[in-house]
Amino acid sequence: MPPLEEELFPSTPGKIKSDRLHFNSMNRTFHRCFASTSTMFLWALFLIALTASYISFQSFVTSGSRYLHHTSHNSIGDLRWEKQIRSSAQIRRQSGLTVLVTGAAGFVGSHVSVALKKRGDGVVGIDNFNDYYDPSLKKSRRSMLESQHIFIVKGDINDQRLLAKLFEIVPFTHVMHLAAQAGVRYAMENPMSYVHSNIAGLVTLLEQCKSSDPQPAIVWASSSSVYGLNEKVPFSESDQTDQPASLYAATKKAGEEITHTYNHIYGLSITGLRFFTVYGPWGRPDMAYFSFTKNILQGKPITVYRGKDRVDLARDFTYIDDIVKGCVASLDTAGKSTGSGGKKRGPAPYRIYNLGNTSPVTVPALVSILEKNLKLKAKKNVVEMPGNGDVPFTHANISLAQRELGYKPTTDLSTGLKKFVKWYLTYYGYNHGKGNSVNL
Ligand SMILES: O=C(O)[C@H]1O[C@H](OP(=O)(O)OP(=O)(O)OC[C@H]2O[C@@H](n3ccc(=O)[nH]c3=O)[C@H](O)[C@@H]2O)[C@H](O)[C@@H](O)[C@@H]1O
Repeated sequence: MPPLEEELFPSTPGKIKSDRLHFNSMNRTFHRCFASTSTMFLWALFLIALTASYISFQSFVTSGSRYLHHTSHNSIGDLRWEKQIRSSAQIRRQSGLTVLVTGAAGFVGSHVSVALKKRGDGVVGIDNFNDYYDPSLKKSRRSMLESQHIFIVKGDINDQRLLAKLFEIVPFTHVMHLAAQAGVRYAMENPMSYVHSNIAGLVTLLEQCKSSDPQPAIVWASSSSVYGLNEKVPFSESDQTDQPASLYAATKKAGEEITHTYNHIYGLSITGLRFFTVYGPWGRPDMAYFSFTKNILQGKPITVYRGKDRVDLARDFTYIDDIVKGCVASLDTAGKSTGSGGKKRGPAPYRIYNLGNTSPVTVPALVSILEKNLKLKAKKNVVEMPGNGDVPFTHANISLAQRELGYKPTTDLSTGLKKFVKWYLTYYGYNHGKGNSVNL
């Protein structure tokens, strides 16, 4: 009789009777792979460990990718990135503020950031560097801020995890919220960009602020455009603002209502600033004074809108330095948010102020000042104001801001535009865009 070993694993398969073939092959497999119960147990353990490590690797990849996007400028989420944030947030004066400035690479955002940093506050910026207008201007502003040791995180305010991470690194006392989709007429071209930044982005930011501990106080940019078709002049904060003329204005008005609910439910300290056509050095290329300057220098025509019955349009143009003072004063007087960890502990301030200049100037007068400063004649193409969201005039009553913030604008349009033109010529030179198409 062959030994058992030989029975089960015959050296010559041909010797095996066919009815035993199946049985024997099963046994062989069984013995090779799971020769004993303990081996089976080890196999099971190995499989479980493999699955677990796969799952955790996957979650590392997903969560890591949220912070570890590598950009040319910084690797979000790494140690160097955190160090830059901490250093930028450092306070260098007694009872200084720690401010998160959203839209820090923007026009108003860059100016406010520098002003805060100069007096010793901690400042961290966030900006998505979108291409609504030439991003190279935003990058230049970033370089300017870097020279003042201000770090700008590249990211969108809709990125909830990024915001959470920033608040985890720095317990911000204040948020200066200036990130927005600006521009009145562009809302007809790209309406969803206004919903994305001015509504969804705002809510994402407020959600983060309400659950932060400590909760920061928030100062944010509303707009004179909320007065819409209001005809009572000058515009006062108590006037009706329920007739917006553009989607842009409607999203800013919605922002005022949305911030009110966060103040009411969660005790967030809120200050909304209605800016009146802010202009100045490092300004926005989409705005009239900026694009007029470019076109006049290039010898290209400019389109000047005119209201009904040939009435000139007018704006309460406000110089950037005056706006910066209003922003800083708003931060200083904001009062604390009362809630913590998403719970309200008492009433918190809810304030709205006009930040204007109180002396409207017509658009043709603006053009004349530019012509004088540029020593060139504009080729004017005067057309009736299209129904694109524009309002015929704006005029701020600033007595509330004067009383409560000590706000007092000191720069008239001539002085301010002179400074703008000087900056423009230094930054772009006289020949900017001549002979090639430059994306303003
Ligand atoms: O104060 C505000 O709330 C708003 O001010 C500006 O909006 P706007 O006053 O329309 O500023 P510009 O786009 O620079 O226009 C100024 C004036 O020039 C006129 N304009 C504009 C462009 C153009 O080609 N021609 C022209 O005559 C406009 O109709 C307006 O009367 C900003 O663009 C908005 O982001 C801001 O919120």
